[in-house]
Amino acid sequence: MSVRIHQLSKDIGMENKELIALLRSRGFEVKSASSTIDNISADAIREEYSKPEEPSAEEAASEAKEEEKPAAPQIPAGAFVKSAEDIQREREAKAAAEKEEKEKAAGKEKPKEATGPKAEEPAEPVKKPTSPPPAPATPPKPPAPPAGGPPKPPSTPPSTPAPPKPPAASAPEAPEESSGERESSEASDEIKTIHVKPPIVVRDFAGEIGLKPFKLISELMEMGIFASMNQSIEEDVAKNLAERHGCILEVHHRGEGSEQGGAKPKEEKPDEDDPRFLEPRPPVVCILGHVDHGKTTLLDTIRKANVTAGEAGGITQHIGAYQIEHKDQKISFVDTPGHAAFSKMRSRGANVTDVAVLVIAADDAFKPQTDEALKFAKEANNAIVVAINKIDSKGSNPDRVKQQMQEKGIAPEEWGGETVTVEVSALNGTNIDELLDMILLQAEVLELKANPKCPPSGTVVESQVELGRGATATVIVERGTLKKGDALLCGEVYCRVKSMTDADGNMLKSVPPGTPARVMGWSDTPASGAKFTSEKNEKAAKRAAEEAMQARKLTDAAESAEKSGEGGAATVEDLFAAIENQQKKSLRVIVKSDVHGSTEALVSALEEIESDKVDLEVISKGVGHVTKNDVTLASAGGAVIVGFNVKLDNGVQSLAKHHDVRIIQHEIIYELIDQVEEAMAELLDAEYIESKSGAAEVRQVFSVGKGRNVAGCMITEGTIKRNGIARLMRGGELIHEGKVDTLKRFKDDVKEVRAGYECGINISEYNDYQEGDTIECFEVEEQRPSL
Ligand SMILES: Nc1nc2c(ncn2[C@@H]2O[C@H](COP(=O)(O)OP(=O)(O)OP(=O)(O)O)[C@@H](O)[C@H]2O)c(=O)[nH]1
Repeated sequence: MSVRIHQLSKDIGMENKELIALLRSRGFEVKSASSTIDNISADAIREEYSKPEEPSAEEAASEAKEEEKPAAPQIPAGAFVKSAEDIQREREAKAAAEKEEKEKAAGKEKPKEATGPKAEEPAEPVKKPTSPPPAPATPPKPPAPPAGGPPKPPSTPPSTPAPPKPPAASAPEAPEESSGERESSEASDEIKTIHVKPPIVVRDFAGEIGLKPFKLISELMEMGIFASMNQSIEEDVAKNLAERHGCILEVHHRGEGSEQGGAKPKEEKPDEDDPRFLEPRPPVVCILGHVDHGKTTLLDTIRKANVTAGEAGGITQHIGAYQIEHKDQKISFVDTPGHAAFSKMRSRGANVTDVAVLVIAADDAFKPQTDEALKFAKEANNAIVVAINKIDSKGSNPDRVKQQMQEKGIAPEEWGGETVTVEVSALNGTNIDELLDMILLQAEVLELKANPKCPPSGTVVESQVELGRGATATVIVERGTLKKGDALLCGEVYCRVKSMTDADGNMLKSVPPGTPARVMGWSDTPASGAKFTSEKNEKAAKRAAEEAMQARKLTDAAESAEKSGEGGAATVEDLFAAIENQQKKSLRVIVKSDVHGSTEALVSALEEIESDKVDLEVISKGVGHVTKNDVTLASAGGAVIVGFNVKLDNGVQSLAKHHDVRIIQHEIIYELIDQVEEAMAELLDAEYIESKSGAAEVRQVFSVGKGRNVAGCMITEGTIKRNGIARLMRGGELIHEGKVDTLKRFKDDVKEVRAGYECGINISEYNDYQEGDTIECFEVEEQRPSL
């Protein structure tokens, strides 16, 4: 999303010319008032230059009686010319000031603040030193200058006019001293003491000192510290920041008794994991193993055995997780879409699973992916149950598997080891009950419990966009009970739970801990493996998601600025500018090919595709046919499948169609790369080239009733076309941009008028034509972008 310059200049009451000069000085490539900048930068500018609500002349005067306001809104010095609005405001303020002078003369003395903030100070400086609070119990240190040295122009110079100090330093209740900056005087009435326990996490700390996280991140950057929302900061840094914002920070270390005034807000909250609140929950189980060893068959067999009679034959859909009942006890299964997603989940710290079933085919024994799966399971601290599968097959040799288990340090119980091992046939359903018994046994040993009454939180297993349902996500609730209407936050995505279903499509009213559900109502697809938490309501969740996005963009920008090795701390301006670069698109791909060597060759060929505009990210690579799992993974990760010399498994085509997953296949590597390049280029927004088609001069203004005017024009150049883009220029300045709404020759509507002819023109959303105005007309041509 982007914002046109003329719209932004309207929003902040700055002339187009001034705004263009300002943006150019900050490195934006803006050509004219119809150029655009991205939304985030626009918001930053709005925030920086937003004016206080304009009071009317009377309001200004009467307000001035009550309190002294800054004399005028800040007008940036230097490059900027005063706008008509500014001049008007100055007049009003002057009138107010004169009135106040009279009052002063009448004996009502008021301490006077320096005439507004310094000229170059931004409307809302990132690190505005607050007035020192009057005589606090432990007086805070004066605001420290940023460690990383002051950034470029808009930083607050240390010479900022001193805030008004009460004449008698120890008189906190000094009467009538409320003049000067109202906010700071309010803040100084009540010094906020913040109590935190380490780690001091940026996001939480920002909330405590009343800042938006991205603002806090900006301040940290100015201090030369790069921290993301979820990272923690050092105590002394936090103290310094707290002081700057008029707060006293008290850090309570673990084990320290908090005496009176201790960490009130946090400590009063009941500990949600207090054993008194915990209740048993079902185990969450994942099934891992080498390709074709029978994971899917096992999951299907378990699930089918549990489909109740009424549902038998119904459509069972893949939702990434489901729950069964075995001997009156519930077991939840997570069907992780391939190992790549599983490792991603782990790398995000999402150890949702309690028990890992390691499937090893009796006729194939340990394979590389079996080892990898074992490593995952161990790292995830899962209890391991080995299912030796395919015992019905001809080449079945369970003892060989057990031998290998012993060699790898997971000797089976019957061989004197500790690893629970069950010989099964997923295909025939042999010993499946025993396997489930063993899973329950492991769960019992683990004593799995959770608090079902606290606000719900959990992990996203997978997500997708479904026709007619929007973004949906399969989640596992870990704590609390998820209900319809709950507001959830998951990174940069939020959700107001519209509805929840189980894997068989049955509506669920509530989802307790250890239970999967497919949740509808997400603003976008949350990432698999991401944690979700609860928020007070949808609004709060939305705001938090937006802040997370802002903060992430800032840290991304900071990181790329650091990477580019410019040295020195980046300024906030540089970062906001760099955010634009962050808008770089990315094509995510899953690579499949016939043999290992060709996979590697293809991956490196793909990685060599050069583009400044689009990145290519290989999220998974493998050998063999394109499987349904690949499609699921591609759908969850928003990726394209690139297959070299491979076929599609049965059902893959239709599943891919259903999930809107693109599969690019070819037997010739260069053809394949060409197609990938095309897919990358398709991600780019179309480029539009503007060309002037004609110009007209306004000779007369006609009223056409109901207060509407039409410009009577002479076409001086080229052709003016109906529906073309029109710019109304006055004295060389752009006054309005719109569409040629009406184009008339005498009384007839016409499509175009050529040079030398007269016509009537109306531009959309404009009415105040003046004789001598020029109307320029443009045509826009769409161009296919190149990489
Ligand atoms: N004989 C026999 N064949 C089995 C058994 N379990 C699975 N298979 C077969 O083994 C093949 C692979 O099974 P899948 O369940 O797709 O294996 P997977 O581990 O999920 O494979 P990927 O999804 O590719 O990782 C299929 O042809 C199954 O029919 C079994 O117990 N006995």
